[in-house]
Amino acid sequence: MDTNNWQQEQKRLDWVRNKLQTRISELEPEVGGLYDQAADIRRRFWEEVTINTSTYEDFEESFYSINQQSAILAERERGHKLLKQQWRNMNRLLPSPYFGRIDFQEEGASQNEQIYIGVSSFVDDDGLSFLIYDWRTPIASMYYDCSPGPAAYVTPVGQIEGVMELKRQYQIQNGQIRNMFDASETIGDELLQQVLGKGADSQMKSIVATIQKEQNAIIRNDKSRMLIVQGAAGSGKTSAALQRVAYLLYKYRETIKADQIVLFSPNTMFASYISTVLPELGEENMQQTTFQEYLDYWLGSTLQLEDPFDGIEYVLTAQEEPGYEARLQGMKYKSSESFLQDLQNYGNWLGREGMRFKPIRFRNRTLITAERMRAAFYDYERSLPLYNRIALLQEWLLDELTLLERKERAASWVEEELNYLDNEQYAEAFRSLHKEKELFDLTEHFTSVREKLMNKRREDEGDFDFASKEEDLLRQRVAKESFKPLRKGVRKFSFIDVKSIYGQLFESEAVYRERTNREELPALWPEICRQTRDRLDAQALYYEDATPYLYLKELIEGVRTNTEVRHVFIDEGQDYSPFQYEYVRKLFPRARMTVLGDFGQAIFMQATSLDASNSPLVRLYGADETTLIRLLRSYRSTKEIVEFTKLMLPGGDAIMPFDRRGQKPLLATMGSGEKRTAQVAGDIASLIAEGYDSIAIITKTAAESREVYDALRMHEVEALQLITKETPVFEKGVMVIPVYLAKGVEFDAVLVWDASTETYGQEHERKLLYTACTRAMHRLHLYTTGDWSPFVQALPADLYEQASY
Ligand SMILES: Nc1ncnc2c1ncn2[C@@H]1O[C@H](COP(=O)(O)OP(=O)(O)OP(=O)(O)O)[C@@H](O)[C@H]1O
Repeated sequence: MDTNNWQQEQKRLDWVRNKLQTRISELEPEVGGLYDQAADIRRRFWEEVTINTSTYEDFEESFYSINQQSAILAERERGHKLLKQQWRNMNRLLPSPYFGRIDFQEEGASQNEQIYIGVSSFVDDDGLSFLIYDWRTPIASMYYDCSPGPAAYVTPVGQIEGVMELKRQYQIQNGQIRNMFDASETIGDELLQQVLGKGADSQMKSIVATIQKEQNAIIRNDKSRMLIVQGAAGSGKTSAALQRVAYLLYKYRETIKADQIVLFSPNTMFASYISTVLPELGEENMQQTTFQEYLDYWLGSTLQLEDPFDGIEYVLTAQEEPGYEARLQGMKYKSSESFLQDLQNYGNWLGREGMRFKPIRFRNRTLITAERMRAAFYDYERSLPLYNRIALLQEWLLDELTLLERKERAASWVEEELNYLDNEQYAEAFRSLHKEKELFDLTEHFTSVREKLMNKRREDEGDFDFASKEEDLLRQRVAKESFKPLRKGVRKFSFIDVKSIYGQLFESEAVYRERTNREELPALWPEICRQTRDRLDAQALYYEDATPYLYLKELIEGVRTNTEVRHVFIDEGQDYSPFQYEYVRKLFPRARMTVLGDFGQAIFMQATSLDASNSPLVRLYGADETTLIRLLRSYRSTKEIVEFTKLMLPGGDAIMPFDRRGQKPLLATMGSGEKRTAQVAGDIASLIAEGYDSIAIITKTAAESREVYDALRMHEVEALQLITKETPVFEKGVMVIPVYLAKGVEFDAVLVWDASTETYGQEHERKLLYTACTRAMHRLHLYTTGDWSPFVQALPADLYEQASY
């Protein structure tokens, strides 16, 4: 780039920064002042507004005055929020106001426009000229989508066509242009090279300056109800998801707030890893949760739930335990659509027979038996869905309890309880009786006036009998208090014995077939039934049972819904079962869904393919409402690492590396376990010396992680961390981590502790090894003390270096 151009750009940059600076200083007192004003009004509001109730007019006046004051206050606060937002945006822009520029000659316009693009818009004092355009504006989309030449963008009023005459990128730091490139392709490689060449961080970074065209299509898609993204490891799925949230919050800022967007993430550590991206972009974070959190909320108080990590640990470590094969078959089947269908059929069966209820018991007596409930339930109109009949039953039970409670008032236990009431309870009864007496007296007075007027006498109704009324009232209260938990229980459906209802489906294979009409079942079904029942008997649920259990529960009780949420994002979408998808769809009936995942990293038994032609995900909203986008370019790792890892997957050769060069992966064969520990410790030290400060030693299981951690500590590896499923935040450094927890995150260097055939020999372990290796950005080492995993052996030898010690 010639110096003249550079100087001109720096001059323009200085000019814009000056404007920013001026506006910031102008706003500063206003931002502070408005805050003071609002605080002041709020203070005076309470001091000055006294409610005058002496006459109706006074009362009315006070009421309007309060309303007026609070309207002023709300207006001021709104104003303050808006100004503060502008002020914050400008401060965010100041060090690096923009990262891109396009010159666009619109068809029919007399001159071209220079469009500078940054993280938010900045308008000149005239209120019309955009000195900086927000990256989310329609016109800025050309920066991501088009190359110089004919270009167009879509606005709410239609497509605008023209010619892009220039596309330029900048790296600006503290007001100085550090780098500048004119790009001919989409977003030129130079800037991306620089960004990707940097070290891994403990927090994910925003990618707005270098969003790629195919990623932009994900970010700006707002047509389909369901957007599915199947993307290779490191292709930017999570990044695209987060910029998409920022885009939606901008485009629909009048209607969608951050808390109406929910993102399901794989674990809490991952949630902390991505938590700074939106604030960096000037937006509030969306709601983040894990599916497990949801299950725990609804089932955790009654049953002990296994989490997905314990589930996968079992799969990886329990091969020798009895029943292992059956459990695996069960995991697969219970995550399938067939099982979903079975439960629906079972629901139909329950509509005719087999419902189980829990009797309502009170003080060691049964008040309402399960048989009565069953009879009442099956007496309701048979064509009604289960949950409607349950609602009727619930009403009936509440009415019954009211009658029973009334009867109970005369019982001797109530009298006994009266003796134990404390003074406060008596005083309370006295107070209400007084109120009642006032009302009584008033009614008396009114009636006698009426009598006089109408010249008619009424029969004497006697005096207000304080003593007997007091006892009545207290009895009433005691009975009511004791019935409260019963009513609460009925409202929470605790009269339905869901555990038995789920359990009885697994009584035997014959019973299962009869109740679900299922013909084909896994070979070891009787054993699966036994395992499921044993678990329930121990008041616990396997992970694969939890969602189906909740599904059945809601088939009976009625579906819970959240109608506030407008967008649901599911990251690592391959790890959810069709069951869980069905569940999320029902839970958020007014939301659109974005699912991002990689079937190449499907390491859990409940995996769902995202893009297979028969994927249940496409059926969720139907093909017409679904858009599927595939990402094949991988950005995270060097070309050498991607060439190595992609061939581990069948069909992986379609994955394209980004052209960033580095060392080939290193395969180190070790003579013994001790040698490996020493070598790994030495390699960590060398990597640190080379400047890498995020290094992961990836193991297959949690147990192995602990062993490796202990062994490496003996070698005094610097600041070594052990990552477990409980680790709440992701921190930079050297860590030992099981592969399933490393999903979604990345490291400068990855050392795969044991890439032997014993550890990654089975077909279902292929994706585990792939997931582990694809976490590396710059360096990848694999170690073994035995034979290499067949997935490594199958790779061409020119893709890696070898060493033996
Ligand atoms: N357009 C881009 N510009 C700059 N960096 C990018 C871009 N796209 C992706 N990256 C970087 O590539 C890395 C991988 O991105 P991300 O974690 O979003 O990928 P992913 O598809 O979710 O990966 P995985 O499935 O392996 O967890 C991140 O460091 C991200 O910052």
